[in-house]
Amino acid sequence: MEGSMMDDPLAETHSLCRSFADGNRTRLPVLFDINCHIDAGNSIALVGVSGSGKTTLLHILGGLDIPTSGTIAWPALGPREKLRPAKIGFVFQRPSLFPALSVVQNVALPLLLLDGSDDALVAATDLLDQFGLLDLAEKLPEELSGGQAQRVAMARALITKPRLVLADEPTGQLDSSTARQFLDVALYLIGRSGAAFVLATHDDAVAARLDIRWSLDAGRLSIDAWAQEARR
Ligand SMILES: Nc1ncnc2c1ncn2[C@@H]1O[C@H](COP(=O)(O)OP(=O)(O)OP(=O)(O)O)[C@@H](O)[C@H]1O
Repeated sequence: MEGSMMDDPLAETHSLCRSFADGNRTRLPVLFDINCHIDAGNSIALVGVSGSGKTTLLHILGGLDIPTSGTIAWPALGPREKLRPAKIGFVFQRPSLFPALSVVQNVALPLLLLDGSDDALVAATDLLDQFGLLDLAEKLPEELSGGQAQRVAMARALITKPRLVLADEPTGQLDSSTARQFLDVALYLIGRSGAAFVLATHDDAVAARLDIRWSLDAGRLSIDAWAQEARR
């Protein structure tokens, strides 16, 4: 790969705003003038109170939603249509597993869709093992607790070895000890692959495990100055 492509940010926004129609022909502004970028290897905690816009920003960073004004681009990853599942892995806040597929089939699916790989089930089994979820492999999603389903969804997001992993409250339904173990594995796997990680969370103990802190306050983003220094 050429040097310039390797140095390009995975994602960057300029003056990005997002508002939603609220039914009375007025628009509800949710994100204001967001200027941020994500480089390879960054680990970013996206924090903010409920309703501050975390999910909305993650969806835009993942190419799942578009800004009302301003821009988002993925200079190192390519066009929006080609981002998932190969380049960006996404862990949704709400349950997103396919109900008719077993856990191991759910985890294997993105790799199967991508290249029809014979090894997809082997790779899925290996990932479940790393997360300590092997005994769930043959279960259906409806048999899982909320926290188990979110950990399975993280395994599924990682199976294509994406260069950017976006996770919306993946520890929201875990007790603190399980959350810590889960993060240990996720950070190890993501770090080993050199991917970048953006994790939305309410939990300060979780946020403290990541290098950079992005705070959303009523739709305005501030980037932690100490973390920016540490990143250089
Ligand atoms: N599709 C939509 N239509 C209208 N309003 C929306 C839509 N999506 C989000 N919003 C509004 O945008 C605001 C931010 O929502 P968002 O889900 O991004 O917040 P959040 O920080 O992720 O919250 P939480 O921590 O509770 O998940 C909220 O006021 C929400 O009601």
